[in-house]
Amino acid sequence: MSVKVGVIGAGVMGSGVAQSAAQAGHEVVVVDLQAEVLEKSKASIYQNVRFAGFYQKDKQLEPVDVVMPRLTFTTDYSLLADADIIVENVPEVWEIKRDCYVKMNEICNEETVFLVNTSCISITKIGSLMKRPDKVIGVHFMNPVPMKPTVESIKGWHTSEETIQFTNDFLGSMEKKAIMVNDLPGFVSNRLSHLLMNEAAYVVQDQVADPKSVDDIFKECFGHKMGPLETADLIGLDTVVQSLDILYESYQDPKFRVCPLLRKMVEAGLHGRKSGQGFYSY
Ligand SMILES: NC(=O)c1ccc[n+]([C@@H]2O[C@H](COP(=O)([O-])OP(=O)(O)OC[C@H]3O[C@@H](n4cnc5c(N)ncnc54)[C@H](O)[C@@H]3O)[C@@H](O)[C@H]2O)c1
Repeated sequence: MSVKVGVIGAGVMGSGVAQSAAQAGHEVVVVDLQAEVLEKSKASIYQNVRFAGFYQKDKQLEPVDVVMPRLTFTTDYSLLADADIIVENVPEVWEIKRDCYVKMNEICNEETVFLVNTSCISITKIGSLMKRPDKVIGVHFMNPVPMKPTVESIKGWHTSEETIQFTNDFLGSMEKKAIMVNDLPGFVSNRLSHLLMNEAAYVVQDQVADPKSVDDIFKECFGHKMGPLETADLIGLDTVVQSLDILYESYQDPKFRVCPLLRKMVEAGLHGRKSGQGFYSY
């Protein structure tokens, strides 16, 4: 399978998706709002593809000068008009996603399949914005995308079997497997994991333990690869807070209320790895 892929949003996730799709042989158009963000994304993909062989020794990987020409970086949405598949990775804020889908509804053709890379937002709600809600499916990629072989995929109310099959073929081309779940905010992974990350922040706020001790308990006692605060830093503390706000609003359940320390860190510009500082320094 070789298709034209539109990747919207060139941040943490969009860059990872664009890299994986280009490495799988697809033509990829990456769209973001600012040229500097696109430059940064291009540079990071270049470095990752160049050094991918060191981390994935078991795979036959194409060299960087073969992969990079498959990628176009642009602020011009109209280049997505003939995309077969769109993977949307804009921030986890309903108004931003809504405006993006309203725009894509006008630009793309009726056969385009939309993969919503969201942490929490309902796929059915996004589908309600579209002419063809049967073409909308949730694909919650894991971070870092090129290294993670499994995704959580989400069937919206109207998502068709044809869309599911097409998406699975696309994911398969990137050597990824999908575990499919039904649609309610946060799905499985984030409905559970955000409670853990949020409570870990409360533990630090309440001075029960410092971040390293919290994470060490999860790694050394429970055998997890990463602790909840390292994970929050990797995801981006801004994205974690946005997701918790959506969960809180969706379920009207106080268990999803954001830890004040977490919100204060985000307001102070501590967004985790991507900003160089979160619970840890990078
Ligand atoms: N970070 C993670 O670990 C993770 C994992 C799975 C899913 N997600 C989800 O993926 C999505 C993106 O998250 P991220 O961590 O990559 O965020 P990010 O902040 O790193 O990147 C978002 C990008 O979108 C761009 N953008 C904003 N509005 C835009 C628009 N209208 N058109 C085009 N580009 C626009 C921004 O400039 C930025 O580059 C979110 O919905 C998030 O919940 C994140």
